Amino acid sequence: MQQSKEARVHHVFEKISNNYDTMNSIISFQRHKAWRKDVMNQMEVNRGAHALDVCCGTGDWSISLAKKVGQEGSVIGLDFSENMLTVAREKQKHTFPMKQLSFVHGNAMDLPFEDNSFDYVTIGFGLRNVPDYMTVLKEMYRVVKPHGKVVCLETSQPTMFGFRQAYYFYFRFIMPFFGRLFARSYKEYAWLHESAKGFPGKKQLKQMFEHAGFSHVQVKSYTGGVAAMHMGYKQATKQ
Ligand SMILES: C[S@@+](CC[C@H](N)C(=O)[O-])C[C@H]1O[C@@H](n2cnc3c(N)ncnc32)[C@H](O)[C@@H]1O
Repeated sequence: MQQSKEARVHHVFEKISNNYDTMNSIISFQRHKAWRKDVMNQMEVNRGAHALDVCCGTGDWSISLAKKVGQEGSVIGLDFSENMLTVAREKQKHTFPMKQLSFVHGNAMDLPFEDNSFDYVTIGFGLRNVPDYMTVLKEMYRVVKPHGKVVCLETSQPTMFGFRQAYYFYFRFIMPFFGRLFARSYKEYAWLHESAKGFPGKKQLKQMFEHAGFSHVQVKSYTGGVAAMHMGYKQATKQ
């Protein structure tokens, strides 16, 4: 019997949790750090704000958000992989024991929060892993406050001829090889290729944001379109 996408993704992240951070740097040639830093600058996070980091994984984005909101604010990192959350909690304990940050187990498809709860809702390299992109975008729209921002950083589809072909070759053949070499997880890293290949390009994802209800959707590409940021706002409803 074929495994559901959700079960397969869950298995992948339970298995690779201990190598995830190192592998991220290897397979993206460290570029992901610069992308994450730039996205944080674009977000202009306010002190005292409340943020939710969906599919938080090992918690790097949650920790950056927690530093910005300070002790007057709060950040929740949510993920469905207990092993990824264990790494996140260890990291928090050893490097940033911040009271304003907590990690919770939950599913992005059905967020366990009231409507209009957060000033910022983020999802980093998580959207392409969920069973239904629109359901998750609508869930993020539901829980963000009016005037709040939802931000997605995700792999994208490079368009420049030559670069696009080289990128797909790398993702299909070299990256799983790195996965086997450094993390003994060929199959799990092959999943990254499959999920990235089928993920919408930046124009299509922008339309999906708009369809979920967001306005003023901003898009920014990184490293020739290998990754992209989408940032959408929830307008205040008219009385
Ligand atoms: C590629 S990792 C990204 C982790 C982190 N956000 C980052 O930027 O490095 C994807 C994460 O999404 C989580 N995930 C995938 N599907 C999920 C779902 N339906 N609900 C909650 N978490 C999910 C996985 O467990 C994994 O930790």
